[in-house]
Amino acid sequence: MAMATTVHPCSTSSTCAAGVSPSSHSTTLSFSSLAPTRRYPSSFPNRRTPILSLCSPLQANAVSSRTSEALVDVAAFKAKAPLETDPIRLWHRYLDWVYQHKGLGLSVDVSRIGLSDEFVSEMEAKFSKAFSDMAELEGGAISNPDEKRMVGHYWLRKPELAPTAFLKKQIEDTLERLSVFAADVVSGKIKPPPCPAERFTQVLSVGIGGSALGPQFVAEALAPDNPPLKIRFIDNTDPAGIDHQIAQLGPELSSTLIIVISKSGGTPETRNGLLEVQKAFREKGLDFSKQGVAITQENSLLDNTARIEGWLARFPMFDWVGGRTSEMSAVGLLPAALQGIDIKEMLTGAAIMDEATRVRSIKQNPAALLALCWYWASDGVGSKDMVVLPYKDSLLLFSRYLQQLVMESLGKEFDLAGNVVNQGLSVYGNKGSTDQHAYIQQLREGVPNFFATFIEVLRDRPPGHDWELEPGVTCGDYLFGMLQGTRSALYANKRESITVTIEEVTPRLVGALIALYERAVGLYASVININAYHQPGVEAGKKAAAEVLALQKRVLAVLNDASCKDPVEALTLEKIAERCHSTQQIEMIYKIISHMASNDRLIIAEGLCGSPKSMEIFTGECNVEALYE
Ligand SMILES: O=P(O)(O)OC[C@H]1O[C@](O)(CO)[C@@H](O)[C@@H]1O
Repeated sequence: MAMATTVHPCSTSSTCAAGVSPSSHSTTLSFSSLAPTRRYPSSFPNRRTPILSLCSPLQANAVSSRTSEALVDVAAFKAKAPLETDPIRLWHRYLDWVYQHKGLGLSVDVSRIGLSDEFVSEMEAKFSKAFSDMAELEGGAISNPDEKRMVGHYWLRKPELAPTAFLKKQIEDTLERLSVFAADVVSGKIKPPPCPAERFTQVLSVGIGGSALGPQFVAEALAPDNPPLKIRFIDNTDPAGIDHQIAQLGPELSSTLIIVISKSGGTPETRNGLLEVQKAFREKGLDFSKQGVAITQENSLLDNTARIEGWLARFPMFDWVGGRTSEMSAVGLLPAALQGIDIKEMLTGAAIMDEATRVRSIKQNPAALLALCWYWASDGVGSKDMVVLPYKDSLLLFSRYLQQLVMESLGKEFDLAGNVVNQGLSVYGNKGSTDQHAYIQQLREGVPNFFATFIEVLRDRPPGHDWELEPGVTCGDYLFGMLQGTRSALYANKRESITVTIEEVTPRLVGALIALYERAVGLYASVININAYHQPGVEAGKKAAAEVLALQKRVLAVLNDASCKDPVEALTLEKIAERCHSTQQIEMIYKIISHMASNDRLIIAEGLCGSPKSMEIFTGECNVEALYE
């Protein structure tokens, strides 16, 4: 079955010495389960070259032609209202600014951000527009203008909001179908092919970015200690990482449900993960199709592969749901349900939060409050980073999840009017109090280039399990003390913070947290006038990577050609670059050769640690077939 498609055409029109045109070497992706053939014998000499340092980081564009007239001058407001320090006035400030959702058991405290009512008034017009934009988006407007797409993740938790009956039914049917499928897998009604296990015991999820981060966060936050199926993730094209996941499954591979998640259905890392897993299945004599599930857009490469190969199940990803907002679609719900997580509760929590964040008043709307704080703290241009510190181990991955949601959505070169704005908001963080013993020193005393977001969880342990490790004090009291202490210590040194408090880590509150930040990002994007729903910047790296692979193929062809001569011709870097008509690419050719030699796929004649200036390279064997490709 040929399921190949050309993804990135080769950018150069030159023809290399081996008579192979670059265009015929353009990178193609295929979800075919046929393993790529190995061109070098395993007896190939084990030569090593030095590990190379990475290129110097790209310099940030220091000067931008930002259209400052659209910005509110936050600095002027900050100058007028220095941070409050009097404890009683701070208490009243807390009472004045805290947002509480009693039904959900969630509050958002922005009292330690220096906002003033005057600033809120100044921002009213921008937020009024943002509320209207959001209403239009929820009504089905094309809110992702350059991709001409609707943005409908809010409909996933309230299908009756979907703009057409067809979409509503699609959402409901998918939810029903995946719930039944998950229940059948958990109960053992749907079984792996005959093997020692009577039912599926593990899930291996293959996906990257938005097709991994939500499921990873939710698994860490909500999976019970002994889930019906345990979950693992392959979220990279790192061969050693993939090997590790497969090795960890060991004999349980035969009772592992493989879920391959990719909205586009053509992401190279995911395709590679799948091919590696399929190879492991073949090696163990297992039938992948009986254990494979695809979550992808209808008719994508992955969807077609799964259909043609007859995989166990396929679930749709909708065109109008972006990867980073897909946790409440099949992407997040199927893995969660298989781990015994109450997905209806996640959806309910998100729906309640959606309701709360539709309110058209900044102070009564927790997502608007967050967006307002982001604007204040980072001067509306991302001048400060957001450090996210959940004080709860199970929320460790929330900061990583938010990193994509916020940075891929807000980090944009152009605004909606086409002005260069280089917008964004950097997010990092792990968890407290662990991070207090890592980088909080700098946050407290070093460069003041951030604001913090504390995530506080009131319930320390399930009821009935607590005990006092010293008179009157529990382990959880320490965690609480660490959070409060850090919040106070930072503020005392003029470091601002937001605190989001939830009663406990439940499916409902995790759903609500996701919805809270999705809406905050959407509102903030409108306020700063950028498209939050596309990611054009990611394409440049993908395209460049494809060009590197295309160049590698040309280099190999040239080297093979030389190695087939009698006597074998070893080539210098300059010769290779010349024969590939890629003299400008000599540095990349050096890196390609060093990488391949480190993996025993080429030989550097002068041996280990070949010097770039004098090294001579050959393949070690002549691949006659390749000469005529
Ligand atoms: O689900 P896909 O199409 O494989 O994409 C994975 C991720 O790659 C990106 O497109 C960025 O490259 C993300 O937006 C997305 O979540």
